[in-house]
Amino acid sequence: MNALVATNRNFKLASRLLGLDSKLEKSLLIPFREIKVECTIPKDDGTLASYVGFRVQHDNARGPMKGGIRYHPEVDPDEVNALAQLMTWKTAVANIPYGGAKGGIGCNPSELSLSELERLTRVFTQKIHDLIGTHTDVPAPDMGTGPQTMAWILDEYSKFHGYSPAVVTGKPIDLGGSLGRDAATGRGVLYATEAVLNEYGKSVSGQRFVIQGFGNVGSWAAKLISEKGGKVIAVSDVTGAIKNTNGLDIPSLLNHSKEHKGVKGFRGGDSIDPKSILVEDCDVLVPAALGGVINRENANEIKAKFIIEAANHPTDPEADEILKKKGVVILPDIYANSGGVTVSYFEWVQNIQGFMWDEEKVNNELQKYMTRGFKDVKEMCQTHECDLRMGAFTLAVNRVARATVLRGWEA
Ligand SMILES: NC(=O)C1=CN([C@@H]2O[C@H](COP(=O)(O)OP(=O)(O)OC[C@H]3O[C@@H](n4cnc5c(N)ncnc54)[C@H](O)[C@@H]3O)[C@@H](O)[C@H]2O)C=CC1
Ligand SMILES: O=C(O)CCC(=O)C(=O)O
Repeated sequence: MNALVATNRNFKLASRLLGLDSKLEKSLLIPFREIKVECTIPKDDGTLASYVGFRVQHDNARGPMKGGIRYHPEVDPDEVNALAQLMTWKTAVANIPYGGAKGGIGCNPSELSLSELERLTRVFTQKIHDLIGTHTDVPAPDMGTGPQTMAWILDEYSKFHGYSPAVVTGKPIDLGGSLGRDAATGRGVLYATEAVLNEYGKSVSGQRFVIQGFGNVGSWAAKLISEKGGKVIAVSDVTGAIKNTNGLDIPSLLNHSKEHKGVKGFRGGDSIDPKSILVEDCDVLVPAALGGVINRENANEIKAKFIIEAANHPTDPEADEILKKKGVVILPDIYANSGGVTVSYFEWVQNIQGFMWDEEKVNNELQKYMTRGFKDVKEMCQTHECDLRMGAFTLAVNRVARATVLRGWEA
């Protein structure tokens, strides 16, 4: 199912549970602004290449719009729209003073040199610089981007507006990035997993985990889960998949992946078909790569009892229904992966205050936000007698709806 159709469907289900009127529903759904730009750059060989970039600003009722920028060949306007909307609900679940936005460029970053990536990022920034800003829209990393991408955006933006560290988050520490931001989404996934397992009388220790994606989110989640005694038995990325039923040695896998740019060829496990990763026998499945990977084609085959959505929209609504009938507990993306944007908020606060927190404070605050988020979601589940996804959606939509009405925007 198309990502936007799926996201709109979840929003509408939550809106019905909350009894929102149709005018308010419409004003919450329609994006504030959709930007599409053509980015033409000289390649290293002297030829010209053109890439399409998007930034969708979904909602700013609760504060500046916030969300990552993705570099991936499959970036398309509907998906960016869905991801921007999910950011609005995610920042509301986390109860941080932001709205939602998302951006992306349709390109394959692994096929571009570092200097081509820099030129592309600078051209994209030149085209959108007057529409982003510390108090309007604050980008951050997502798939295929990272601290260096944010450094280029910061530098290019600052040429037009003066030095503005808080215009992006997820920056290198030397340019005002926050300690702990790199690990934050994976750390948030750990705290979220602990919260939901605890609810079922279980703990991370001793559970068997399977993780799809070994980039920023998947690798940090694997490291922190294994440090807590969780047994990570299979991991995949774009290069391949590795399995060891006794538990993979995650520090060695991290070294291998850094050296070989992927998990393929790791000797501490057996190579398996990456397509089978989601249906491997395990207790907890952590999708941490692309959207839409859990769908009606594979939902019936899933053996995990818990799914922790570290990726954005990994499960489509048809799979949701199938998994619900099977009794699988799904911790939804807008809560499970909110650790990243939460520490982005801490970074923005530190930049505005001109005061740097130590890492212990960042991690302690993150844990408080994740624990509070789970409690708030659970309360909505009880009030509306619904699953965790609808608990998170009703919590978020209700908060954004209240801000919208208070600002007099619903008409
Ligand atoms: N970076 C962040 O702070 C946040 C990221 N997310 C979401 O988490 C997910 C992962 O993002 P990052 O780790 O930042 O990206 P990344 O670019 O650092 O890593 C992506 C990983 O997915 C793997 N991958 C790509 N296609 C795959 C496929 N077909 N099968 C298996 N693995 C595949 C890549 O090889 C890589 O290991 C995305 O859905 C993103 O939107 C969500 C919240 C915050
Ligand atoms: O850190 C941020 O501002 C946003 C991260 C992001 O894109 C996401 O949570 O999906």
